[in-house]
Amino acid sequence: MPFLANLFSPRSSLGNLEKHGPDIATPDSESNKSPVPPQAVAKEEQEQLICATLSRFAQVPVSDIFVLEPGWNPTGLTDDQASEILKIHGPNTPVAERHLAALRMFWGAVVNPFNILLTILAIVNAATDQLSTFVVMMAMVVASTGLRYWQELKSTIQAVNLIKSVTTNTRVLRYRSSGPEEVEIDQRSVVPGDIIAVTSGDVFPGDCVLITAEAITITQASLTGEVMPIDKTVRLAAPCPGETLNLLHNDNVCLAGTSVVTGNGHALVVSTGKDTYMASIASELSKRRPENATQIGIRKVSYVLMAFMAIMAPIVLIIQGAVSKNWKGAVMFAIAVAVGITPEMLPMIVTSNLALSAVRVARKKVIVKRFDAIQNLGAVQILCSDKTGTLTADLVRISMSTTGTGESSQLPIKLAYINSSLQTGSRSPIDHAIVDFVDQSEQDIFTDIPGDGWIKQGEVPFDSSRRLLSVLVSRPGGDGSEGLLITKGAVEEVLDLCVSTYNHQPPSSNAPGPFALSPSMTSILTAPERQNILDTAQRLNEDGLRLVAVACREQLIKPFMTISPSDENELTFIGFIGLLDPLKPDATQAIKDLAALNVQVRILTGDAPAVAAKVARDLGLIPSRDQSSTTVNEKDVEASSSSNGDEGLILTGVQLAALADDQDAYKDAIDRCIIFAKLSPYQKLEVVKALRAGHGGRAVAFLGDGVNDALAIRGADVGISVDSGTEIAKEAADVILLEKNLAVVADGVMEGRITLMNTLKYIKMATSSNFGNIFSLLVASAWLPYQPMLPIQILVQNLLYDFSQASIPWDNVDPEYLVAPKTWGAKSIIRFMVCIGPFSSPFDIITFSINWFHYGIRTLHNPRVDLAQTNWFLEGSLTQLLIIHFLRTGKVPFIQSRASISVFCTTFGIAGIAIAIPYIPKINTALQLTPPDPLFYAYLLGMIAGYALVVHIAKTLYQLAFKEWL
Ligand SMILES: Nc1ncnc2c1ncn2[C@@H]1O[C@H](COP(=O)(O)OP(=O)(O)OP(=O)(O)O)[C@@H](O)[C@H]1O
Ligand SMILES: [Mg+2]
Repeated sequence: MPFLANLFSPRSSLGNLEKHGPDIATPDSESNKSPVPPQAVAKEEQEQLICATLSRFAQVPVSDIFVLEPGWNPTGLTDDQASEILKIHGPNTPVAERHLAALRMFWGAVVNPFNILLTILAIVNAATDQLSTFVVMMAMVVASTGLRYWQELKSTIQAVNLIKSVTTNTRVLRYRSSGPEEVEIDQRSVVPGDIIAVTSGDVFPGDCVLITAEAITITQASLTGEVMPIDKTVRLAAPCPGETLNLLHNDNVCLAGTSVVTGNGHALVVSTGKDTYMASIASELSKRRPENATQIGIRKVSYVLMAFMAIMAPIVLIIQGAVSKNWKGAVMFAIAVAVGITPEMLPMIVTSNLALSAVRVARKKVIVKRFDAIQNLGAVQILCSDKTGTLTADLVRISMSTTGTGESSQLPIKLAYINSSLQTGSRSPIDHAIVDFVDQSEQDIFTDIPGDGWIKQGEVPFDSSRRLLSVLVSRPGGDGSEGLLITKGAVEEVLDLCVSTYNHQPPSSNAPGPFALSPSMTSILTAPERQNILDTAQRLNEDGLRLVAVACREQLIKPFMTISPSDENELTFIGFIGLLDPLKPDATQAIKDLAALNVQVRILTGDAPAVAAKVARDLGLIPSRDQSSTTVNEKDVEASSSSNGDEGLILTGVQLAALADDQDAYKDAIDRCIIFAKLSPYQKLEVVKALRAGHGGRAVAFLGDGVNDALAIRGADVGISVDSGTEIAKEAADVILLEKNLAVVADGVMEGRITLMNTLKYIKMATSSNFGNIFSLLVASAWLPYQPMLPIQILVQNLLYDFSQASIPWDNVDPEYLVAPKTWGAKSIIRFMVCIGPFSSPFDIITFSINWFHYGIRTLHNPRVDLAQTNWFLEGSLTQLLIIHFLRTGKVPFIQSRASISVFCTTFGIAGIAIAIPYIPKINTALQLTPPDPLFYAYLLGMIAGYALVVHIAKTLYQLAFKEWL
């Protein structure tokens, strides 16, 4: 049953959107020269082709690169050149971007068991000259295909367009009339030959060769899953004979999709779009993604249904054949039964449901990059968030500049300004705040030190593991050899590198002299002084100030010197800068909303524990000082976090590392703590993984925007980032918030739950009604000498039911189903099917009995067999349709819980159509249905009422026994 396997494949429903096979490389300027026709290029050859293109530029010294291709040069392409190249190569569409595979979707709608069987039946009818039947059957094929296609396409188009609104920007060098200019463009417009400028957090838009590099490390996690950053440099050496290019391990090649962790530089784009390595492994990449809860759920349910079909179809065939002796008819009948059992609308329902909710959350400015992330969002039990910009307003402002003991001094801010304004790594909000503060300050603070004229001689960019940023500068006006190494960063990290401290008020003079680190101005940093500084920092942190410590050292500058983290030593401590980062006004409410949805919030930050604790306290995540002063003192909290004390709510990176050997204490601490502070990027990922693994598996979301959050975003069930976040974080995320507003996360969670509930609703209804039908069919096959319904009638009934189910994505969900996280549970679905499904059978059997006893239809050749079939057709269709209202809620339908207008209209409308069909000329003859006896409607009403009552009682008992319904 290959097409059934395909239908049920958990990825098939989303496959249309997410997967597009490896696009074969199209010829570019280089591959044009290749005689190999692109279509024939096998995967290996394709990789060779990519290597060949890259090695041409990557295996020559950087000075020779631009000789290779006429028109390419180090000052960048002109706009005209770029648009010409863009015409040839096409837009640089990111591999991860969903393509609207309209044709594939159409194919999926056309080729399904329902259509195939119906077409075969139609052809049989045409061959036996029953033209009207042929026309009706083909009309059904067109209608069912049209419905599925239209529904799926419409919802998908909207959702896919939304995703395109999230852009990844790249800084490229373009040669304009005024000379080379750095412009920021959409990654889709980057072309081979472009020179791009990259810095920490940027994603490479194509396969690139580095042409300048300052301490660049990149991560290839998006390609290989390997999280450790690797160093990249420019190539100076000439090509060696026989040298081969290793795509992933080449020093100067940065592949599309990889991103800069630290450092900065320029790179030449060699291949874009379909010609990149990432595109060549696109299908592998999508396979490599582990199945998420939704996909696993669909797969399990599908297997159960396939097993049912595999068992039921032969049984029905044998019984029907043996009783009727008409084996040809029995085969057709068994196939129709199999088709009837197939929930062929499942892919459509899942896709429409997901796409629809993607569109709905987009109204709240939430973009879902991977559709099924929305269901995972509904399942989230823990939301981890970094602090700045998500919980706080990201309006970092300088609040103070002080000495290590907290006395006001302008020296720290002045030195920090030189550091921030000259550093070329990505500008963090901290650097922005420092530069803006000084630039906008009304008085000139640079009296003892010049504000400009410093020349940067070297830089060690910020990284979240070191938490330091250093620049080496030469003094203005000097001969260039007198240098100063200025380091700023997190307090403990800076202090660890300091050996002395600066005397802000030298005893000999009251007026500030030119800044110098002469021995008279510095003194050895003693242990008590160190402690004093840490205490000051703790005090300021507790007031909610983020701190950046500043230190420096005189350094003799030699020609061509470079600096590295090992030069950050023997520093003189200067002081702190205190930054205020107020809470977002809506953050407290958002946390409350999430708590109401039973989603716990944890803070995972690289910042100091005391600042994070202040934020958490203000948000109500941990008890406030007054509440806790008798029991929970901040320091106790911290101290106790590694012990088993109940109040241990904060864990630092160092403590986390120390717990690594004791698995029980580790798990306990992860479970208990609300704040995880001073974490490295890897530790953020580690905490997310540990939280996911806890309690037999929990769904965890991570919300962050920085380079240091990307790993955790990728490692979470749902990675969330913000549009203004770094490109690397956005690239890793499944969900992008267009506005930095935490409240929308709660909306997204709600929407995810609605989506999941509606999908579950469909599955439970479809499976239970099919399960009931199977019983009835078995009874009918064993008892009745004629087919209880013709294959074509089964198919029409099935089609009508499908039409009515198509409105389920739009249905209302009772609020009580939305208060707690919910996941797919195959067990719960099967239990529902087995317990509730069989209740339809007694009413089917009553119908058979009415036909047998009341109408006396007891033989195959009875001229009123069509009446018997019509009666069951009507009873089956109407009960199935109306019972939707009973199954969609655990409460009393129509009174306590109402379906949405669309579900209401479709179910009753289609019930009307079912009643009308036996009266419509031509159609009734084609389907061999006949107008029923008016008295049968009385029976029908009684049966519907009885069925409703039985289902209601069963529902009440079921809920008592299992404490759940949907
Ligand atoms: N540009 C910078 N220069 C110097 N120090 C910095 C810089 N950015 C951050 N720091 C220091 O590193 C510490 C950790 O900051 P970082 O931004 O890496 O953590 P984070 O996890 O992103 O924090 P948050 O949760 O607040 O977003 C800061 O408190 C600060 O002391
Ligand atoms: Mg951050």
